[in-house]
Amino acid sequence: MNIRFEGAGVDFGDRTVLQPLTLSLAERRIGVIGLNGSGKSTFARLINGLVAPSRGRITLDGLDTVADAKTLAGRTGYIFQNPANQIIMPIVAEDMDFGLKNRGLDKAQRAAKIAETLEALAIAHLERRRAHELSGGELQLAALAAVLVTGPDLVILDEPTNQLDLKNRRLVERTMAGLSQQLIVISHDLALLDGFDRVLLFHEGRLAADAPPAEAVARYLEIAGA
Ligand SMILES: Nc1ncnc2c1ncn2[C@@H]1O[C@H](COP(=O)(O)OP(=O)(O)OP(=O)(O)O)[C@@H](O)[C@H]1O
Repeated sequence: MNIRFEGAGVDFGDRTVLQPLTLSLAERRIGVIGLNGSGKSTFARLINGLVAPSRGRITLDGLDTVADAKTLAGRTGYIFQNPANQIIMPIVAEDMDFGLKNRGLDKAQRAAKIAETLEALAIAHLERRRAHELSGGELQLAALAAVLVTGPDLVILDEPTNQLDLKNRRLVERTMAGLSQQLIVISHDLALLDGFDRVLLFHEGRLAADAPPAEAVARYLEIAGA
């Protein structure tokens, strides 16, 4: 999708947490980095309409995230920092089915979509598992499956490897690499963004770099004093 920020900024109360920003994003793999509280999640939430801009606007393929919210519903998916919070039903497949309700599909069509998505993520074995018994990496993939089954064009992942051990981190990294959807990945795990098309660095609510990964990360190290 073509994501466009036109002077879009966010205030919370009398604090500006995101300075007005103008840019276009159409790359398939976009990383977002920066210190805690720098505005990364606020930036990402503007894109899928979870946060409305205090000024300016954001459009996705020309549709306004606020005025055209109904038309845009379902075109973007968001995996939150703690995916356990977004799993609603106890069993993985039931949770995926929940997201497909009210979309005019019958049971067989929903079951086919669920099977196809689990297969694509190579997690068919998780279908009947209880979500609260999954490992951190499996949980991340179950949340991803519940989002992907609804067919979004763009998926935003907020720190997808946070708290994962090496094995689960690799699993999530490999799965992400295989996705055909456009991805925006917020991460403190800088190596995860190797090979990304474009990385945005936020600092104190401003865009401090917009560059290929190595360049953005180098600037981040300077800012962080590392
Ligand atoms: N709903 C809100 N109300 C008030 N302030 C908020 C709200 N959401 C975020 N903020 C503030 O906006 C600033 C930016 O927050 P944001 O979550 O975008 O940062 P972040 O870069 O994603 O941080 P982290 O790496 O810690 O997740 C922070 O100071 C935060 O406290």
